[in-house]
Amino acid sequence: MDADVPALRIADVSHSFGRLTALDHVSLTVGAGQFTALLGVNGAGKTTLFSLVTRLYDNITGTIEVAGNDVRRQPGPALARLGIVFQTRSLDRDLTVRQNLFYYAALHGMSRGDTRKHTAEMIERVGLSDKVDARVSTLSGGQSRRAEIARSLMHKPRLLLLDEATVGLDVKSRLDVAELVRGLIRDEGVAVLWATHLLDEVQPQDNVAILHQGKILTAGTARDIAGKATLEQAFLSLTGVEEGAL
Ligand SMILES: Nc1ncnc2c1ncn2[C@@H]1O[C@H](COP(=O)(O)OP(=O)(O)OP(=O)(O)O)[C@@H](O)[C@H]1O
Repeated sequence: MDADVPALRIADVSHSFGRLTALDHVSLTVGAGQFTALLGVNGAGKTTLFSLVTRLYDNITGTIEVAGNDVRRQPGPALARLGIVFQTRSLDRDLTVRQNLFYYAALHGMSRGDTRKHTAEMIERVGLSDKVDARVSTLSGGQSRRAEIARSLMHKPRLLLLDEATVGLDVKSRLDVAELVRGLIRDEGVAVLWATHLLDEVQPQDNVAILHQGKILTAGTARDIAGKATLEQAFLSLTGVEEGAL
């Protein structure tokens, strides 16, 4: 893919639920092969934004492009380049990891050969080789998240959206998932938009956008946003939220 074409370009996107403005003229770009953390407390609008990118909601105001494809005018190519791990678990718990991946590949119209090859690659990549034929209901929270990440990568997307991917995991599993995702960017060149309210998942060199009450308050590297303070202090001061809300 052309490295100059952003993996995700969101321009002037707004969305309302009745009288509630969930997104207010949001603009955000994730470069090809780049990591961006979308920081926001509960209710900031992160899931709504993801729902618009994935076309769960159709009435888009503004422009959303995935790898140069407008999600409204070219939904097929746009969605083919997009992988997502939703906040709520979405694997079929009664199927094995392999069966979940095969089912997803079938939905994407993948050939049998590609399905087998990509399953083997992704299962190894996420470190679940010994669990590939285990039922999802028998996996730990961290293993199940890693299986979801493997599934989201089956069709080799250029952009991966992760919505609060580590919520509910213990510290070790959180670190494992974060390390896995950073490895994907490094080795596979996939771009990642990582929605989180857990500021310790952000590293100083990461690109960060702070979303609050539907507005992007600031965007830049975590180091620049923090300035002389910590990222947490800068976040609290920009958003005005209480420390305990994080
Ligand atoms: N289907 C809906 N109907 C009405 N209001 C909604 C709906 N979905 C979200 N909202 C509201 O829109 C705002 C943004 O919610 P959203 O779920 O996008 O935030 P979030 O940042 O993802 O938070 P969380 O991490 O808690 O999911 C909130 O005020 C929420 O109550």
